[in-house]
Amino acid sequence: MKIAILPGDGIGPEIVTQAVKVLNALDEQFELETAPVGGAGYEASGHPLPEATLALAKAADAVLFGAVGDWKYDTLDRPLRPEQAILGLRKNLGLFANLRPAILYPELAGASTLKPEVVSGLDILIIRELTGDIYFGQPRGVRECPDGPFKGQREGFDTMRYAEGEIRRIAHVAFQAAQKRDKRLTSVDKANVLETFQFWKDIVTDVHKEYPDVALDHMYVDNAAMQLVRAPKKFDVIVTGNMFGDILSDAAAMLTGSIGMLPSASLDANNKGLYEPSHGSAPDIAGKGIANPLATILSAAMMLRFSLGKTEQADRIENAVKAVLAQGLRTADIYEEGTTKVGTEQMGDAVVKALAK
Ligand SMILES: NC(=O)C1=CN([C@@H]2O[C@H](COP(=O)(O)OP(=O)(O)OC[C@H]3O[C@@H](n4cnc5c(N)ncnc54)[C@H](O)[C@@H]3O)[C@@H](O)[C@H]2O)C=CC1
Ligand SMILES: CC(C)CC(=O)C(=O)O
Ligand SMILES: [Mg+2]
Repeated sequence: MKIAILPGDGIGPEIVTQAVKVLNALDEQFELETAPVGGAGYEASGHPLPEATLALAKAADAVLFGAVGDWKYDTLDRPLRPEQAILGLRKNLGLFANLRPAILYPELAGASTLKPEVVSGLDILIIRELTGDIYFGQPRGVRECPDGPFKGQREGFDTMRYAEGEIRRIAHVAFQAAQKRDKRLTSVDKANVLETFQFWKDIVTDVHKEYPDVALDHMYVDNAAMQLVRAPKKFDVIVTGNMFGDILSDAAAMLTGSIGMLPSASLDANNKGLYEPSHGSAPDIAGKGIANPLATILSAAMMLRFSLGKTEQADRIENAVKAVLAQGLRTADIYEEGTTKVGTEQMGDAVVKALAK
């Protein structure tokens, strides 16, 4: 089985190194091939998603991705910016379904900024549509404002859009995921204001007819943001569009103690996937050896489960993560008094050691 390893920028290489260490400790015959992406791709070949990197990602059975981006590239033309690499991979590989499980490990109840009673026992799944919405809609750009009080000035614009088939396929993924859990699905929209999301709501409601065993409710995104911090355990599965899912999943990350704990799977129609932590390249802490590698290690576990058919190995990794947390080991982002602060590498080593038990 071939796995494309795309570390990227910032903390990407540091955290991916730990996940690779864990994969190598499983005694499986994985063929791992590394390629540059993001700012690293731009430096190596003048493009954030070099052709050879895309070809490797397409040919591999699964992709393990770190993160891309650095402030120093923010003035480049948009097609050359590092973020275009992850957007391009998602689009080119047809990775329309992004699964972001927000689970609070009991040991981290005190690490969340929310009261322990609000978050303890949390286990929710955010399903974010990943290849549509305003992130990909055309046209977009900066033009001369055609009318109104600002006529003649420059204006920035983007296009929010969803085709019926795009909504239907993510709705099916969400209903089927809910069927395997507590059979409750919340579709998050902004139907009170946006045509795109009234359409979204209507299509999700229609798909629901095929899943009578799942309880569906609809919630506006502003309320959903509030409910996520007020009473997050009331959710089971959340399905939403690309932009709302991006924002809500970062908010949900803090329910788990840190964004460094939130893994993700981005899947195509055949469960081929790209696996990455939900966070970015964290340039503010890059190179310091303090980033939390657990979201990336847990993403590798999702890869084994969803794309490589290695459920037992996925369980081993997840149990090893639980074990290191139970041992009291914490990176800085989840550190509390009475626990032991460790760096990125020590955390990776501890997970490898815990695998052996
Ligand atoms: N999929 C991707 O490659 C993504 C890339 N980005 C890019 O990353 C760069 C930084 O973006 P930000 O908005 O700062 O988001 P970010 O997620 O990189 O960082 C936000 C905050 O969380 C902290 N953080 C993130 N991951 C952490 C970890 N594993 N351990 C400990 N702390 C962690 C950072 O230090 C920072 O304070 C930008 O260039 C952005 O475009 C952002 C999100 C996703
Ligand atoms: C480049 C961004 C769309 C990445 C991001 O924020 C995410 O996928 O969560
Ligand atoms: Mg994001």
